[in-house]
Amino acid sequence: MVKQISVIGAGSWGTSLANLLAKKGHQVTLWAYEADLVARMQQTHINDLYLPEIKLSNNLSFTNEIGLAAEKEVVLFVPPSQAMRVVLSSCVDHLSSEALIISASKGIENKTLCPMSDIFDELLPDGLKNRTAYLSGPTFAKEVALEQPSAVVAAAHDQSIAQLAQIVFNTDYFRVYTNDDVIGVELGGAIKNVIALAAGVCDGLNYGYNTRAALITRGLAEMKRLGLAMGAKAETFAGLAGMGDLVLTCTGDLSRNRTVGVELGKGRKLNEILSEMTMIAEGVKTTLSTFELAKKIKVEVPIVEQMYAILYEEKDPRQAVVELMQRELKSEYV
Ligand SMILES: NC(=O)C1=CN([C@@H]2O[C@H](COP(=O)(O)OP(=O)(O)OC[C@H]3O[C@@H](n4cnc5c(N)ncnc54)[C@H](OP(=O)(O)O)[C@@H]3O)[C@@H](O)[C@H]2O)C=CC1
Ligand SMILES: O=C(CO)COP(=O)(O)O
Repeated sequence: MVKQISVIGAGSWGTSLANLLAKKGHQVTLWAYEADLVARMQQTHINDLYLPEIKLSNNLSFTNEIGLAAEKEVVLFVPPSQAMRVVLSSCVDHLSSEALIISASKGIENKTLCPMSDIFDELLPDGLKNRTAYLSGPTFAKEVALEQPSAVVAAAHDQSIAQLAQIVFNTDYFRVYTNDDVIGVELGGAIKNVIALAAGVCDGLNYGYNTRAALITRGLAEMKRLGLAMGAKAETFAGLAGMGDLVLTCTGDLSRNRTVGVELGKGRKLNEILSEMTMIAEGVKTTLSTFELAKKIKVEVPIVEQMYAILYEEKDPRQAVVELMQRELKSEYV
């Protein structure tokens, strides 16, 4: 079943997924924000900014005309989450009423505190609201591009849509499970980036494996607590979009979020760290959204709160760890 697919966003993940789909035989167009990147990709079939190690499939074409890209049977959105509203808005009038819409971005919008699914619900016409699926899980773009065996979930309210996404993306090295817990999958993918920053901070402070394991486990407890309050299912946080992605991002050196955390732990300033990066570390802005969301719905998230203070109030990371360790004693499951 060959599909006409466009991928909106030529960062490392959009490029890697576009390449996977093209190698699978689909007719794929990759939209990039920058016109000169499109020109270079057309010439070299290499995304020199975001996935330079990978020669892209000859089946892949490139454009920076977003309207044309949005007219396909399957439209996959992978911009940074803070740009999703603007990017989706410029596509809405061009989407076919029969399209399958997929989001693979991980984040919570600042100010509105919307997960990506709320933005899609708000902006899509009624007929398309139930034709959206959310792809998430433990997947570094480069490893997928190198065909390392990986597994993800495709979450949708309508399971026939999740199954359609499963069929479109699944390959012998990229295993796709369906899932019906959209909000759980979304929050797992977004908040694990905040915990990955914190895991990096602990590594930057030269704490050891005990600290990392404690941080991951208690971070998962915060993700789950917030998720349950938002209507998510508990089991989602034990799955690929929860624990799976959390473990990957808190331990893998390829994580941009973890890397930012390491540098903060070493005592460097956030602005200086971000100014040296071409890629996005979604957790920085998602920390702000998660902090505000938790306050709004009155959920206790001590690691998120300390990460917020490190990022936005220049709190000393070592002091943040001290305060986490000295919190009032309690039962593990309260
Ligand atoms: N990389 C990964 O391993 C994974 C990433 N994700 C998620 O995918 C999403 C995209 O991240 P990723 O591919 O890594 O991005 P990268 O950090 O690799 O690249 C940044 C991307 O953002 C684009 N961009 C920057 N500003 C804007 C804007 N204002 N409007 C539209 N596009 C903009 C850039 O386009 P241009 O160059 O044309 O300016 C570029 O495509 C994130 O939510 C991330 O969490 C999920 C799973 C894995
Ligand atoms: O989401 C990711 C892996 O699943 C990518 O993580 P980073 O954005 O931290 O690199």
